[in-house]
Amino acid sequence: MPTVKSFKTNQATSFIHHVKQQRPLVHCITNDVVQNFTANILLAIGASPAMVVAEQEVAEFVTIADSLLINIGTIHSNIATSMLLAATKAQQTQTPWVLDPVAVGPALNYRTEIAYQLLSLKPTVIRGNASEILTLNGQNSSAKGPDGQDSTQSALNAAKELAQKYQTIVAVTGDIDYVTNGNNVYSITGGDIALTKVTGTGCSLSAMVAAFIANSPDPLSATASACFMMKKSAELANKQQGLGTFTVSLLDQLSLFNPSL
Ligand SMILES: Nc1ncnc2c1ncn2[C@@H]1O[C@H](COP(=O)(O)OP(=O)(O)O)[C@@H](O)[C@H]1O
Ligand SMILES: Cc1ncsc1CCOP(=O)(O)O
Ligand SMILES: [Mg+2]
Repeated sequence: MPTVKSFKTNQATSFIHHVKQQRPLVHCITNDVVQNFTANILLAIGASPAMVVAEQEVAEFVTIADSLLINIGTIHSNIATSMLLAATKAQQTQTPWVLDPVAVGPALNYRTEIAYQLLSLKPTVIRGNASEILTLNGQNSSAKGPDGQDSTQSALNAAKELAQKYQTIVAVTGDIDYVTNGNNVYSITGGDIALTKVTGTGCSLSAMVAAFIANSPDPLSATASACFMMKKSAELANKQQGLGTFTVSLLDQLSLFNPSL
């Protein structure tokens, strides 16, 4: 049984600098709710976002991108075709890519089926909340839409099994984030409950993971570093003035983030 190791600030530092130095081009096929927020979060951490979605151009764009994000939040049949084309190309070109399986679970069978098809195309990382990870591992979950209803502790075994089954990295996020490749497990504590009251924080974290794993020799630590940066930035963000200010302040804190402080 792998032990859980707490992921420390000094482990995240080089990965945070790496994103700023490399300015990775992150190809995003994400949902309609979070397009603008995701692009701004990627810019704030020093990455370069590109929302390229047409089925006629996704495969070609994967060949020039440094990484790919696929998020099924507002999936429909046209965009599903684009997602499958992009992920197929990413597998061929060994472009690292992240799957965010938004809201897979009971009563949402179409997206759950597409998520399984995407899984067979070998994502480098799956980032989801506990309910989504339990569902992908074939277990019961309390999911009702995009917000997770289960604790990450209850999904830790599912995360490890999923990582082993698909030879991937799983980041299951919530009160405590766990990041595992099936052998090693990192935990990241902290953050703030306000992160769950603003739409798109999980989706944007998945985009950050895509930026962090671009050209990275250690995608496990890169993924944990992205989770660390989001939690710590939320701790630093202004929560006194309401959720609007918090959202802007989160962007501020991500853009000003200095892991050495
Ligand atoms: N109860 C909580 N306390 C602190 N941080 C949280 C809590 N729940 C989620 N987060 C943080 O919110 C961000 C989004 O995660 P999550 O809510 O799990 O994603 P999703 O939006 O996909 O459900 C992550 O950085 C996670 O660590
Ligand atoms: C509300 C909503 N509905 C479909 S996708 C989406 C955004 C979910 O964003 P997040 O999972 O990051 O909270
Ligand atoms: Mg959420």
